Amino acid sequence: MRPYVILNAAMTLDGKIATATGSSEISGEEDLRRVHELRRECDAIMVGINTVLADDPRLTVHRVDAAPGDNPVRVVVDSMARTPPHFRVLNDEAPTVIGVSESAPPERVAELRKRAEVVVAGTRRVDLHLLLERLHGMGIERLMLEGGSTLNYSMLTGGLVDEVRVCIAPMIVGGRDARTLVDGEGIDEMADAIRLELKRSYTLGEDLIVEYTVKG
Ligand SMILES: NC(=O)C1=CN([C@@H]2O[C@H](COP(=O)(O)OP(=O)(O)OC[C@H]3O[C@@H](n4cnc5c(N)ncnc54)[C@H](O)[C@@H]3O)[C@@H](O)[C@H]2O)C=CC1
Ligand SMILES: Nc1nc(O)c(N)c(N[C@@H]2O[C@H](COP(=O)(O)O)[C@@H](O)[C@H]2O)n1
Repeated sequence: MRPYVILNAAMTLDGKIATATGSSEISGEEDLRRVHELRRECDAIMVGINTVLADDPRLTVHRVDAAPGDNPVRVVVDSMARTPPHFRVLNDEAPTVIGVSESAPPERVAELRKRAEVVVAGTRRVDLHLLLERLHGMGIERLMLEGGSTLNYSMLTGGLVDEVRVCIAPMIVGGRDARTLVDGEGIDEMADAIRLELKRSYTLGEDLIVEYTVKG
């Protein structure tokens, strides 16, 4: 058993979720409120380690009203236990789970255990199926996946995403080194593409929100 997973992200019209230098303020104010309402409805928010290192995110509900218990569990996918102990994802605003692999240096794992629950899943890279199973065992039924593009790829190709919600901002930045919504190794044949079904589309300020379910 695993949680129901909603992938949420904001991208420019040309599919970038950050510029090559890591600048990633894309959503308008209304979309940010939608994101935080969605966070409030979920039991956990999951990101990859590169997103933590690039953004030092809080991953809490802080743009809409929230009671203290409304913050979801924060989950970082971090094979080598590289999450810096002073980063905001490890503050006391919400509980945090760090998913590491068996290859993570024990001294870094021990340091993280002082501030977070550490789940060991996988030998070199985090085994996402196993991590999600463990999260479900902790009572997480609805999980919001907030990137980045490498983790999005692994989750989608692993068949671990149920819905995709994307904010398309009226911006274009280009750049072959800029992260897109989904990167990773990529799928070779269009015939093998992950198929989605459009459920809803609407505008929020200048942004276009598109919501899909992933076809099984
Ligand atoms: N506009 C938006 O909505 C968002 C933008 N971003 C941006 O995305 C960028 C970071 O994205 P990425 O570099 O792609 O990194 P990422 O955040 O997807 O982290 C990927 C890393 O996670 C680790 N990992 C461990 N096990 C893994 C597994 N099984 N599958 C995949 N990764 C695994 C690896 O170290 C891997 O390099 C940042 O610039 C950030 O600002 C991130 C989230 C949302
Ligand atoms: N939905 C969305 N729109 C954007 O424009 C973004 N840059 C992001 N980024 C994600 O949100 C995290 C920051 O969260 P906090 O405000 O610090 O709680 C960031 O790390 C990305 O995962 N998302």
